[in-house]
Amino acid sequence: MAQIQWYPGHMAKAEREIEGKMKLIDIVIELVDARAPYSSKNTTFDRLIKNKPRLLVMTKKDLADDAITAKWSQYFEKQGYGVMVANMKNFNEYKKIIAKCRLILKDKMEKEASRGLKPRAIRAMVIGVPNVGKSTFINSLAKRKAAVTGNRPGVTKAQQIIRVEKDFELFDTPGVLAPRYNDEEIARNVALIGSIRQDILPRDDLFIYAVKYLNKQYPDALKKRYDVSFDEEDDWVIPVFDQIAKVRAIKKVRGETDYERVMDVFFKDLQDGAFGKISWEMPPCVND
Ligand SMILES: Nc1nc2c(ncn2[C@@H]2O[C@H](COP(=O)(O)OP(=O)(O)OP(=O)(O)O)[C@@H](O)[C@H]2O)c(=O)[nH]1
Repeated sequence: MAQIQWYPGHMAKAEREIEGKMKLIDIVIELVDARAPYSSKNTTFDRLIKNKPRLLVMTKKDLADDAITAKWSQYFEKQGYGVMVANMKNFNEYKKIIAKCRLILKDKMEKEASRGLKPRAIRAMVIGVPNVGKSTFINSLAKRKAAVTGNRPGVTKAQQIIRVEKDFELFDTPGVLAPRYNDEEIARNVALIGSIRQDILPRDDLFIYAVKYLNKQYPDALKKRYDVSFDEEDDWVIPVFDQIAKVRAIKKVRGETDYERVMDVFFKDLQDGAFGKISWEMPPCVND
């Protein structure tokens, strides 16, 4: 695969900032995309947060394959994570997330109380790679609770804290982690879920990969949308382009199928969830 040159300086800076903030927070709420939870997880971050308690939230459950999401939950739970599956667009999702954070920190808070420390709010921070729903989550909380408090020790005015509930506070700016792209399959997955720009990869390669994957894992979805199904052994690429162009009435250019337009339509469909609930990767136990 062509070398992908993409690691903006601000990402490295963001990671340093997150590391600096670790001492101010009790729990990290780490968001990953349920459609590709492994690929959308930044593993270098594990080193940054050390042993900080954390809740792993698999977002966009409404777009992912439920059976596979359930397997991923088990997989991460086995690794010792507190895990939740969420649709960040749901109005009340934040309540469940807060309740789970409280549960994870219950022992710690009780221990503090038994040592005679003054009761205090749990302080959390949301982190994750681009496009996993961090802002959606924070904005939904910020809308409910306008009371933002800044000017606290160690907290700059730019980084403010939202008091969500009496005993729960959240940094109003998420920690943005670098998406992974050093492995071909991971890079494709993060492109397909919109965490890196699709044009970082050769677009036709991504298209071919995605169509082939859907044909294998979700043949009904592909058939329903474009009336397409094929045998991988056959010469299928051009006929599939032509078929999508036909079904979606894409105008020909000088008598030829407009391949770029076909890919535009396909990726737009993908982004809009037009194929139904799709997961792009399975946990290891599912492949066995
Ligand atoms: N269907 C669905 N869409 C979601 C969900 N969470 C977020 N989105 C959508 O995904 C897109 C990205 O959400 P953001 O909240 O901006 O993601 P982010 O992690 O803050 O992204 P960056 O700002 O790029 O770091 C938006 O269009 C959201 O509406 C979810 O659980 N389900």
